[in-house]
Amino acid sequence: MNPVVKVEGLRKRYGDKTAVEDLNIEIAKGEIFGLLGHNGAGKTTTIECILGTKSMNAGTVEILGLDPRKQRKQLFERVGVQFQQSNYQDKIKVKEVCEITHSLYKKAVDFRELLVTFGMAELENSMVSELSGGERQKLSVIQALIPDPELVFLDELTTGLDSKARREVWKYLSKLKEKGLTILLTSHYMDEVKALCDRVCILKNGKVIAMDTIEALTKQSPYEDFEEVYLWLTGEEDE
Ligand SMILES: Nc1ncnc2c1ncn2[C@@H]1O[C@H](COP(=O)(O)OP(=O)(O)OP(=O)(O)O)[C@@H](O)[C@H]1O
Repeated sequence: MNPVVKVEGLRKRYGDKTAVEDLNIEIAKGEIFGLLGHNGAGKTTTIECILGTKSMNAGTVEILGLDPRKQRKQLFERVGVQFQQSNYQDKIKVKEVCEITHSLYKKAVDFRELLVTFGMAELENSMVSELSGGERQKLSVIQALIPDPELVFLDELTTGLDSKARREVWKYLSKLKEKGLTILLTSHYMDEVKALCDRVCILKNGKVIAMDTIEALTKQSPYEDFEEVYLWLTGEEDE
């Protein structure tokens, strides 16, 4: 089967700085793929280049068989995106954000069910400006799922969420994966990565230093805990 995401030879420079170098990724349907790396490793840049919202200096990208730069409209009908720190206008209610997102898509799910699933139902008439950081974060994940996407990009999906909320998000995403949803996520939490990801790609200063299943990466290291495996692979473990 054709990969849902196919990236070949992606390179992105900001002036003299190379943010991503020769990145090759293939993600299969129904796979949860984690893009990992320290702050500034190039994860968000990679997502933005894959989505075509940032231009690349070299490489090709295909998502669901489409060229993100030329077939943007068709692509965004089928893809959900959650970015770090979504900016919302001040005077807007939670349900209005959801209604607007819902109206943008031909095929969209009942956002009230998502609000219930994410424990946000009672906040539907609250102003977004009054939400806590974690509640805003949940709203941005809900927005990414409203289009009933075939593929979803989640950039630091549970940053700011409490333990219970994180587990609820994981459970829900696992359910969607079973129905065939493909997920590309970034995360700094290795327990989350272990709970969700089939495969990961670890970036260091824009270069791939490892790409495999959690199990295979764990086997090749002297550690069992994936947090330690990750630190060992990135050379960030304590001396
Ligand atoms: N618009 C920009 N102009 C110049 N440099 C940039 C720009 N955006 C990102 N960078 C640089 O490119 C590198 C990669 O940044 P990026 O945001 O992709 O990292 P990241 O892995 O997503 O980090 P984090 O985990 O902190 O979100 C960083 O060194 C960053 O400073």
